[in-house]
Amino acid sequence: MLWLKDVWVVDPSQKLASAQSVLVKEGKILAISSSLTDEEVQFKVQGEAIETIDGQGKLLFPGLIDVHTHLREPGQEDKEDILSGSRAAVRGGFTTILAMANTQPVIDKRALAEFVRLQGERAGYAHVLPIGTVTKGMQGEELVEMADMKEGGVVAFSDDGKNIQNAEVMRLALEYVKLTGLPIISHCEDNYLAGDGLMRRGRASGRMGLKGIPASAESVIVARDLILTEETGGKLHLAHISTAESVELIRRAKARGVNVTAEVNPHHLIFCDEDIHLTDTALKVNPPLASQEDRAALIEGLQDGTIDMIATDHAPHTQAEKARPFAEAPFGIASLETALSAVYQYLVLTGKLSWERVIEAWSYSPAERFGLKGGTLKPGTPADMVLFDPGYKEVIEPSNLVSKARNTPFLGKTLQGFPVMVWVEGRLVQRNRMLL
Ligand SMILES: NC(=O)N[C@@H](CC(=O)O)C(=O)O
Ligand SMILES: [Zn+2]
Ligand SMILES: [Zn+2]
Repeated sequence: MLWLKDVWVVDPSQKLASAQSVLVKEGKILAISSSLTDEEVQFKVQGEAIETIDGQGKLLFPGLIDVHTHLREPGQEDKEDILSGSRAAVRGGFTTILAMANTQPVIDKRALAEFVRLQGERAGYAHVLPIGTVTKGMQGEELVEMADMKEGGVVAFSDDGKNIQNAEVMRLALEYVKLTGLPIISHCEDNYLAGDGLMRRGRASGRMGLKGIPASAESVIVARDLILTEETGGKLHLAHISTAESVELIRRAKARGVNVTAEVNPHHLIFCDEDIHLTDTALKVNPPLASQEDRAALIEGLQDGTIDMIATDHAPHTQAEKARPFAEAPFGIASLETALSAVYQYLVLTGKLSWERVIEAWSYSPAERFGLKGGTLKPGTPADMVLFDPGYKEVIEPSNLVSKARNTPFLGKTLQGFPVMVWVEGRLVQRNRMLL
């Protein structure tokens, strides 16, 4: 039995943002109340031993659910594996992560999905839920056995890392996915418009003399996928939205009732193309960091609900790969361990986003859209919870990162505000930044 006293609870699923006491029993939330007395607690526990935690000055919220992480297992375990990635997740405040399918081999069969799920269970940190590919071999041609893969535990389908260029294949995928009730997650990028660009096309790319990727490379595919979703009645989730034009397209589609949700990554909310330097490949990411105007539109879209979720797109790479010249280094930012702190520091503390909206977009909305447990602290639900200390400071350095990856723009910097206790189904898995 666990009793968290006087803690500031942020739980948008219950419209809570206030001081509460929380009781946890046998892995589940037993009670949550602003006026629990010692006597009432004694009565509820009936003689059981109680561990009391003073929550004053800290926040408690549902464990975050990240719908976009690359864990690289099977096949690229030098970048990350399911154990290291799920440990990084709970250090960062995530109790459920969705594992992208662009591994080696790609997750295009039921047995492979089952492997990912089992490895997650064996690791025993965050819940790891597999995403299956949309097409066999991620070749963009032939659809996978969607129903069979759902039996194997996949919670969505995505060829993320690559766009499905053939519109007829995308249309068929949106048609067939209806039989499963699961969403297709689209990585929107027109290969011809993107070409071999290295950063977003604009003033900054011009100044640096780097080949640019125009905003249209994303938005033409966003428009295509919205049209196909409307036509088929399929279920679409748009990954890593990065431009103002995409936000506007989604806003208009939602007004028409199209079955679409969208996510934004913390790096697109915090950085822009002006922050990129040739000597630092940490900010080389796909889709590329956009303009300041785009960033403002993304924040506005997240505030007004056009963008439903925040997701990390944790994309670990080795130091050797990221040490290559800018043109040759792979795209991607590793972010599970820093994302929440960065969002807190750059967006919540500056008044750009409320805590309530951040927690809703990173726990409740993902749970609702992907049909997952969690995202709430309602009595009777599994106690996936985060205790967050807004004053806790940490230097982001290799010695304290548990992810195998170092490709973060925060390396060597100090961030403030971290999860100091994390529970998965009532089991404490992280305490004072140390994994248990
Ligand atoms: N975001 C990235 O820059 N890279 C991702 C692929 C992806 O999310 O499209 C990766 O797998 O490394
Ligand atoms: Zn992608
Ligand atoms: Zn991705």
